[in-house]
Parts: sequence; C-alpha cells; structure tokens
Amino acid sequence: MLRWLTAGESHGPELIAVLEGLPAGVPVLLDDLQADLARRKLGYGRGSRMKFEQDELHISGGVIHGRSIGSPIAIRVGNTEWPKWEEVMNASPVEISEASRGRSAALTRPRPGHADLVGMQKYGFDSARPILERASARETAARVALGAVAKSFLAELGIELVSHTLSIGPVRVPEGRPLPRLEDVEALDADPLRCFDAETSALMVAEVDDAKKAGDTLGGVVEVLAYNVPPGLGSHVQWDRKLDAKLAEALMSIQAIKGVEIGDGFLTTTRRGSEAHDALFQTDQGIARETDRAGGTEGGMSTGTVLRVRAGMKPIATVPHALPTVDVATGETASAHHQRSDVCAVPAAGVVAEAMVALVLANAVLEKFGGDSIDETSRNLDAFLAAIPELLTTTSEPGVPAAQL
Ligand SMILES: Cc1cc2nc3c(=O)[nH]c(=O)nc-3n(C[C@H](O)[C@H](O)[C@H](O)COP(=O)(O)O)c2cc1C
Ligand SMILES: C=C(O[C@@H]1CC(C(=O)O)=C[C@@H](OP(=O)(O)O)[C@H]1O)C(=O)O
Repeated sequence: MLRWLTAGESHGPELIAVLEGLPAGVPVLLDDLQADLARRKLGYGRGSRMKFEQDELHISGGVIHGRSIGSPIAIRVGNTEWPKWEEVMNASPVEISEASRGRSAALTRPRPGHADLVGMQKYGFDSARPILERASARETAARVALGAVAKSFLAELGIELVSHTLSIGPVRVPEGRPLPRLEDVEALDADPLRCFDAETSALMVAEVDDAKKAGDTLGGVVEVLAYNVPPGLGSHVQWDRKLDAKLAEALMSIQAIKGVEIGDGFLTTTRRGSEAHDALFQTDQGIARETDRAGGTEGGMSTGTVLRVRAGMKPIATVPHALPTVDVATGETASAHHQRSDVCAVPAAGVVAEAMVALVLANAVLEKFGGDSIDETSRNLDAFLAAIPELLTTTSEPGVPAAQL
C-alpha cells in the first residue's frame, strides 16, 4: 500500500513530501520530477509569481543511484522567494508594518471562495495569513513531485498517463474530438492552455484575455487519461475499495476542484440505457467495447479500457475586481484582500490531476499485485493477465463491432 503526505506553507522556505510503500527498483530521477514541476507552472493566465519563483528540488531519502530502495521517498521543494517572506512568516501580525512590500500581515478582509473566513473561525485566528498559507495551491508542487514518482512506477508496468484541458469558462472542446496520447504530451505542454484542439485553444486564450481585462477570473474542466491500465484494479465489494470513488476523492482534494466525472459522467444521465453503456463484442484480441462511455471503470473496478476522468475547477477566488466581504476587525463592509493572483490556473490543475490519478493508480496496482521490488510487481501483474481465460481478456481500447465492419 502507498501512503503519502505533504507539508509546508505557500510562502514558507520549502514544501516536503513523503511517499511510503514504493517497491525497490523504480527509477526516480531528479530530471523527471523537475520536468513535471516545470509543466505545472505553465499555462496561460497564471499570475506573476509563476515567472519568478523557482522550485528547488531535492530528493532527500529513499533513492540510491537513481532508483528507489523500498524505503520512504522524501522530497523537498525549496522556495526561492523565501528570503522575501521570512520576516512576514516569522513575525507576529502586529510586528509587521504595511511597509513590508505590501505583504501586510493582518489579513482581516477574507476572500469569498477561499479558505480564509471559515479557517479563521475554525482555528481561532484573527488574520487569514495562517489559513491561506496552507490552503494555497502552492502545495500542489509537492503532489506533482510525488505524482512523477508514481508515474515512473506505472511506466515500468506499461501504464501511461496524459492530461489535457477540455474547457475554460464557457469555451469547450467540441465533443467527439480525438483523445491525446503519450506522444502528444510535448505538443500539449506547448499549447498555452494544454488544449488538444488548436482552434479551441485560440478561443480560450481570448477568453482569458477578456476576463483579465475585466478584472475577473476563470475556471474550467481538465481530463486525465490512463492507457494500458490492467482490468481488476479496485473492487466492487466495499465502498472504500472502489477505484472510481478513490479517484473522485483524490481529484476533489485538489484546491478549487468542485466536480469530478468518470467517463461521460453527468452526460450519461441524460441518455437512455440503450445509449448509455458500452456494448461488448468478441474480437481476435479479446472482448472489446464498442464505445468507452464508462471511462474505464465498472463496479468500482478498472475494466482494462482507457481510464478517463474529468475534474471541474471553479474560477479563482482572488478576483482582482474584489468581491464584497466583511472586515472582521471592524465588522464593516469591505473589499476582499487582493495583491496578485492567477486569472486562470486550469492547465496547472490538469498536471496536478494527472499526479493525483497516478498516485491512486499506483496504490491500486500495489493493492492488487503487491511486490517489494518492481520486478516482483511486474511478475505478479503478468501472471494475473496470463491467467485470465482467453475468452475473457479485454482489448484496451474501444473498437468497432465485427458486425459493423
Ligand atoms: C494550480 C492552482 C492555482 C491556484 N491559484 C490560485 C490563485 O492564484 N488565487 C486564488 O485565490 N486561488 C487559487 N487557487 C485555488 C485556491 O487554492 C482554492 O480555491 C482555495 O484553496 C479554497 O479551496 P476550495 O476552492 O477547494 O474550496 C488555485 C488552485 C490551483 C489548483
Ligand atoms: C504559488 C502557487 O500558486 C499560488 C496559489 C494561490 C492560491 O491561493 O491557491 C495563490 C497564488 O499565490 P499568491 O497569493 O502568493 O500570489 C498562486 O500563485 C503555485 O502554484 O506554485
């Protein structure tokens, strides 16, 4: 079983991530982790912080000569902006003057939509600072580093992940467009919105520009695809063993994600049963599905087809044209505090979603196949697949039934 935790504040010296339970022999290369951290910072519409802040990555444990040794993996993501924040983060609010470069300490005008107000109430603070520091999506840098390790484990077993943007605000990729594959990742990352449709991407850029001009923010929908997932991950037998439920929890845990769909999700609810499911038919390669509306899970188990999950992100809460709030120091109506923010962070959320799906899948693989070394996991997986009766094997992608050819 895999366990993972992160620690650290948005403007603190560093983030710390620990991953426990990874078998020995998995390649864990600084360059791979760094590349995913760089991907997370891309995307049209992010604020100025993404330009100057660097992720200083260190692998502090669990890896020798570029491979895991079975002990916990410890990762540190240093924050190059720390010296500028040290005074604010270490001083008590009253000691900090407005002169500290606008990073005023007493944040008493909570932002609607952020964790500020309820966090202050719950933890007993009169400033939002200690709440926003941990609520901030800066923490997702640590998750992406962990996800890169999980992806390396999955890649050793032939499982590959891709994520892309489906919509920004009201601008959506038209239904039925081809799905990106691993070889498309470079092109995807080069697109300003990580959208796999150039025409839609241009419209998305215009939408972000428009929102920015209006002092507003945007959300959107991302999709994660996993190829070559074996059948049988997760289980139908208990609520907390269902793969779709675990994916939903992991994706919903990402800052600002407010909806998760597996496969066609809510669209399926509008169809009749005859149009909603994936009919089965026999081919020379095994049992195929005509379509992949279910998105690769049935009964809480992976089916062996492409896993397809979507996450919907709400618009950024720190709206430049600040929302009305209450100054909790005075009880007066006020404008919510705002210094800077992303206009849109949907492409980054896609990279984070990819990391979370990788961690869930890596955990599900280890639950089913176990293994203290990657070779052992791989042998167990191969033996499972080899033992499935020929007539019951599945092909991994939807096809066209023989009758229609
Ligand atoms: C990659 C990423 C970047 C984000 N950037 C911002 C931002 O600049 N300003 C902001 O107010 N919220 C931002 N958010 C969202 C907040 O962190 C989130 O809304 C807040 O923690 C409250 O949590 P909730 O929206 O899940 O309720 C970002 C989220 C992600 C995933
Ligand atoms: C730092 C990151 O994202 C931050 C997430 C975030 C928030 O409120 O979630 C607010 C912004 O930070 P600040 O308030 O300092 O401008 C983003 O830049 C990051 O993704 O690395």
